[in-house]
Amino acid sequence: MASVITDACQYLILILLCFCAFLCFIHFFTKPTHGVNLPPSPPSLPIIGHLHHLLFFLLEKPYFYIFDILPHEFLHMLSSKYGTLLLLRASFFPVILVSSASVAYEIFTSHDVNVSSRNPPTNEGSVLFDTSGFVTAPYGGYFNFMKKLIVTKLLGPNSLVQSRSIRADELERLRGNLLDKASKKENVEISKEARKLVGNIIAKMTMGRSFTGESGEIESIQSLVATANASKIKTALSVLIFGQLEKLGISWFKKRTVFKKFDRLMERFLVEHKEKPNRDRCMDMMDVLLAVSEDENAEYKITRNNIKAFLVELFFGGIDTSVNSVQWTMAEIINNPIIAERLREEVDSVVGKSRLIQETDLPNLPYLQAVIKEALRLHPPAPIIPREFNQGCTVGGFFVPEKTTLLVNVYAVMRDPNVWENPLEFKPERFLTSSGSGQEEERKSQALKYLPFGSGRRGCPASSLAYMILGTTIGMLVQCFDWRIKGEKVNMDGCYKEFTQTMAYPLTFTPVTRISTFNLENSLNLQT
Ligand code: HEM
Repeated sequence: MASVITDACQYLILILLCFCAFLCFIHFFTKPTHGVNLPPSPPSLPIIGHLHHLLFFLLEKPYFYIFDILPHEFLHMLSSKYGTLLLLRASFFPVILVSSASVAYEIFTSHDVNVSSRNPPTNEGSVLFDTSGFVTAPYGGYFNFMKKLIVTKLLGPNSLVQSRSIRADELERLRGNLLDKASKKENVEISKEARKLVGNIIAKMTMGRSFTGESGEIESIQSLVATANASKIKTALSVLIFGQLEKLGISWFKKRTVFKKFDRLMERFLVEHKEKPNRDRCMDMMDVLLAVSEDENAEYKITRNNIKAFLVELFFGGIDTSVNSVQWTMAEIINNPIIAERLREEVDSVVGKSRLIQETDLPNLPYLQAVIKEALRLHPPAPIIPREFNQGCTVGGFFVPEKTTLLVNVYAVMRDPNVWENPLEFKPERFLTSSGSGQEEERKSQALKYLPFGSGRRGCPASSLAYMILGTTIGMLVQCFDWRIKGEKVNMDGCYKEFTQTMAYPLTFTPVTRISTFNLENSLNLQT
């Protein structure tokens, strides 16, 4: 209790200091904006501007319980009332909030390079990884080099084919677990099971290690990720306030203990990887990155810290997003029996009952893909995408000053009634593209308003991997099990946790075995 009070006092003093610094900064350094056609702003408070609207991201629980509304829903409401391109002010620092498909389209097509950096919270880059991180790396040298490496090697098509057996093994392990639960009529909290699946997949693809291995070392990455996420209040405050102080030259950040723990753990993995290379398996990402870091002729010299930060960022970026998507998709399927029936018919007719679904089936399962896309549209795990305008530019006829933070509310964009018919309905059919000459046009127009993975140069580099994991996991759950829930319907209330949108009441069901073993007999039955 005492430490909570001390923490609160520290923040209060710092916030007061910030305001003084802001006032000086504004007075002496900012360019006047009189006569410039800035985007509209909702009413604001003196000095703090719209900070209260933005800070409530940090107070997820009180806001959720008191006002029964989530941060992205609140910002959506704000934009419905005042406009889909809004200028907010975190105290004196400008933030552009985008909530419509047309403005998002303009930004990601005409200004993509200009918004391809993320406004790192400190002069030294990310709070956790300083300038070594990839996610907060500014557009340019290191980012461009790594992006090319990701697209061509680390998460490129060949690498995804080579790592197929890793994901197939993990899917089989999950199926085995669920069969066991089904035989004991035990409840399953699907997010917990999915977390093991995704964690293991990423750990094996990145470092050739199992997430839930005997040593439990990889598990400690997850617990560190959780600890780092738990310090999100400090992180977000840092972005909004203290980072700005840093930019004024007032240093506040010290290297976090959690950073040092990550560093020690990853350093050990690197040393072990180098000392005991496993010649039997194909190269994992750590092998590739170590080789690149030792290549004298590489276009960019990546450091050991770059490698450590990048690998940990994959855990950060990949686990919660994928786990929440599995959970939301299953919840929608369970609540929509007609859709569940159609999905099962498709899986049964394409995959049959003689073998488990696999990644190569996915192109032949358009309805399964449509169901997953529709769940991501209505429940994007990352509802707000943060970027920064590097230079001043014009958007929607309004002037946006340089170094303005950009928040794209993809939750609002994907419910924009101007581009989505009946946007609140769960209707996978909207993603079933008709065959014929208009198909390419339709695909393009959809890509512009469908942003669960963001867009442009800075869009999620792992969307293909994510679709593979989601496709086979949901496909397996549909193919092999029925699901018994308590009550008639799954409660679809959401909550905002650790910067991702998740279910307020985790989806729990009792799996009922539909197919326990795959054999020829089943396949013959199917054919007759
Ligand atoms: C359903 C699953 C996923 C969703 C919905 C998702 C969504 C996103 C979004 C919205 C962004 C920001 C994009 C932008 O700024 O335009 C992002 C970035 C990123 N994601 Fe994902 N993601 C998923 C899975 C993954 C996985 C499995 C990994 C890695 C194993 C991953 C790694 C990353 C990385 C490294 C970035 C930063 C990219 C950059 O800054 O250039 N994501 N993701």
